[in-house]
Amino acid sequence: MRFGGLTAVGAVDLDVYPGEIVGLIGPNGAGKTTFFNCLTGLYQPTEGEVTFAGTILPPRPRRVVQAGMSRTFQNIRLFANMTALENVMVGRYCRTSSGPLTSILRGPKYRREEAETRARAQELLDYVGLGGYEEHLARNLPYGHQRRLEIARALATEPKLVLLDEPTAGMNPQETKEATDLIFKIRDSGLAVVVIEHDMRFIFRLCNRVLCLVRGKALVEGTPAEVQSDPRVIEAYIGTGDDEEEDLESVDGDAGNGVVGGGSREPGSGGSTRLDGSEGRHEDKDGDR
Ligand SMILES: Nc1ncnc2c1ncn2[C@@H]1O[C@H](COP(=O)(O)OP(=O)(O)OP(=O)(O)O)[C@@H](O)[C@H]1O
Repeated sequence: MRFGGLTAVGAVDLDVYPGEIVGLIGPNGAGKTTFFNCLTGLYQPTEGEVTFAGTILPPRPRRVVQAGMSRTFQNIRLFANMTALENVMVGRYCRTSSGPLTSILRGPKYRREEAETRARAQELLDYVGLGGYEEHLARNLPYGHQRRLEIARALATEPKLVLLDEPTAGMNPQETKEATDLIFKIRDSGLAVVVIEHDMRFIFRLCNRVLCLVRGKALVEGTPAEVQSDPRVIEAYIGTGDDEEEDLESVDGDAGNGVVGGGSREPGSGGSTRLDGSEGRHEDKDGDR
């Protein structure tokens, strides 16, 4: 995927299997979100194609979702003025067959499908721990709940593969723990999961394998332990400098907040690696640039 002279993502091969969580890491601007945007049809790759489960996918989000890939966004994208239940129901409509005419006429088929959609949406809200919030407007939910609601909506599409873009950004430690438990639960249900995160402690605790991207290329892929101790990964994040030893503690997840990097990022700055997951405020780059 090129933007002018910049190759944001080169050839990246990523294998992920049912019941597995793969982490996608890399410094700011490495191409992680662009990779998700290419996979999910928000960007049309300038070269190459996306193959999923043996099928070439057209760059059409609806077709991608129907093929079994769904995602959440770095910047939460809920329907703010719809209830939690309605937000999840929307995710389910890619699996229903009622067309515009049946919807207007509200015949028996429409009513049956609508009741099933509602029941499944309720199940999913319970599944992600939002039972009791179904009638709350999405915009009134606490931040951590909104992130979980996005996951419920992604699950409503009946995916085989779920892509989570910084699912714990902006969360406090308790919310991060709940998110971790939820992602484990999703994995244990047999889905494949790919997670982008800057919080290294979270990623190394969560993932079976980790792929580190740098400048759009796969730098290292391996188990969390292999990636964590790979000098190329450490260098990609922090470079080599006088303060290297101090920074290495962060890569090991032993220091402070257990994340890699130096300096938090202000919206639109797009520059330094974020220091922790508490910022969670990014320029909107989920395909809207
Ligand atoms: N729509 C776009 N137009 C121009 N350049 C873009 C566009 N989207 C991404 N880029 C550029 O592509 C590169 C990869 O960006 P991307 O957002 O994918 O990185 P990232 O690894 O997700 O970063 P972060 O960790 O900050 O979220 C960056 O240099 C970015 O500025």
